[in-house]
Amino acid sequence: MIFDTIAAISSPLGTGAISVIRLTGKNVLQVIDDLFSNKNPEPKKMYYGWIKDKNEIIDEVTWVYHKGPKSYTGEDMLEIFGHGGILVTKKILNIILSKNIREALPGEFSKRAVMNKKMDLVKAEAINELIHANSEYALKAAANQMDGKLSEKIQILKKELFNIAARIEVEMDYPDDFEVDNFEFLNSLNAIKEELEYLYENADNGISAIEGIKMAIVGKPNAGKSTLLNALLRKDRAIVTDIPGTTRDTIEESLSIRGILIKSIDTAGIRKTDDIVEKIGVERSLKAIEESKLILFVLDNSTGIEDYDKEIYEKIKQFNKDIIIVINKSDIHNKDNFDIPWQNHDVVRISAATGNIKNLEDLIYNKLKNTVTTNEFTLTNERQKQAVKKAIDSVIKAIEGIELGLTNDAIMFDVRKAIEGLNELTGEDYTETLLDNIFGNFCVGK
Ligand SMILES: Nc1nc2c(c(=O)[nH]1)N(C=O)[C@@H](CNc1ccc(C(=O)N[C@@H](CCC(=O)O)C(=O)O)cc1)CN2
Ligand SMILES: Nc1nc2c(ncn2[C@@H]2O[C@H](COP(=O)(O)OP(=O)(O)OP(=O)(O)O)[C@@H](O)[C@H]2O)c(=O)[nH]1
Ligand SMILES: [Mg+2]
Repeated sequence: MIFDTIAAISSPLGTGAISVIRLTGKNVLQVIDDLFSNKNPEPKKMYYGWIKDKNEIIDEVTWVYHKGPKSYTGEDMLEIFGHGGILVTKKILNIILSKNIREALPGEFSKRAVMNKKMDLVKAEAINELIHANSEYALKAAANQMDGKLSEKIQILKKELFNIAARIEVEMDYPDDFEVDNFEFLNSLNAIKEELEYLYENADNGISAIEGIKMAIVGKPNAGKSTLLNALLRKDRAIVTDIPGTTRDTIEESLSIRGILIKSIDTAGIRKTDDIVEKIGVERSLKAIEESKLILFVLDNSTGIEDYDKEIYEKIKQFNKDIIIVINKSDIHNKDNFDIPWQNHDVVRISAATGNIKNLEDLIYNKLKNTVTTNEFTLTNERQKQAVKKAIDSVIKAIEGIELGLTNDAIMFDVRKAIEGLNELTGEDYTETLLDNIFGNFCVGK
């Protein structure tokens, strides 16, 4: 497929050493001739030149021509490397756009790469995840997927499904000459089902690595929740005072504990209150608990366990989440005995105010590391997970159909549906809406 010519700035719009402007589409050679008076550039060779607007000098640049289909998008491409100033880079782009060339939509280069079959959707999503990764585990998950092993595996599974479909079809077309015993397919279908189930079950790890894990910091007013958030972030993010009820709204911040992305939510201290604002805050705290995977239940070493703490525990217990009991202010001596009345939770002593939280960070890391560990076969988003689910459901139906002795028609239908699910996963069966949804989240120029 050859498309109209589009252009965009591919480097971030800021002041830097060098900027990149990319073009792709059918008029690339024309633009190269216009800009650099070169009618016959050698592909993949870096040239040196000047960008001029009529006779006015705009920038001194280097440029590379990629001849389709041997390019990122699979079409002719031009890359111009200019000086990395915002204004000069925009000027170069505007000169190009004045030649009847359209500005690219977000992700449109990668969308073309998928439409031209240079890469599948899984890889395109992996590239985007790589760009946006802000933790070591996210980076690893994205890089693993980008390398294409998952895509290869999907192609193999699809081929097996195609083989089954083909053999059933032959029997349907020539019932007298071929006799296929559908039971023969059960082994392959079960093997395919197991492989897909492995992908499905591991998907949550990939999604957690990329999206992060939500962790709520809860407890009574003044326990030191905001101080703990600040200590985890190593910056003064939340307001801390000795007035109970300081935090009124939930505060969500991303942090990384040894490479694991954690979305940490500081909440309003939970207590009965008549203050309307604080009441809403307490409701939001409960909502934060509901959304989180891990709860840090903060106690105050200087007060010991009070009725408030017991009431809060009863509330959070109902959510059935993983709870870490955090005894804060361990730098202040507590006269009373600190007996934790609740069983089966990890307990750590910290001092948020002095930044003594290493044992808590270690515990969080050890608890979560198995939920973010990925390999080259880990799915990394909900879309991929649902496509695999669709394929699994259809494979199961096909298996059941064979066991029940259903007609070839019925079994064929389910095998085809399974292939469809896998095609959705890799983007071979795309709709414009699906691609626009996905690539709309990409950067301009990607
Ligand atoms: N200058 C530049 N750097 C870049 C990119 C780019 O588009 N331009 N990329 C953009 O994301 C990434 C690299 N991805 C790329 C993927 C494919 C091809 C490419 O030209 N492929 C051809 C030829 C391969 C070859 O020569 O062996 C092909 O696949 O046929 C280039 C870059 C990161 N660095
Ligand atoms: N000594 C000591 N004081 C602490 C520690 N952590 C917090 N504090 C103090 O406890 C008070 C309350 O701290 P915050 O972090 O605002 O408590 P909070 O749980 O967020 O309180 P609310 O937002 O009102 O629910 C402040 O005066 C902090 O300086 C600690 O580890 N040791
Ligand atoms: Mg607070």
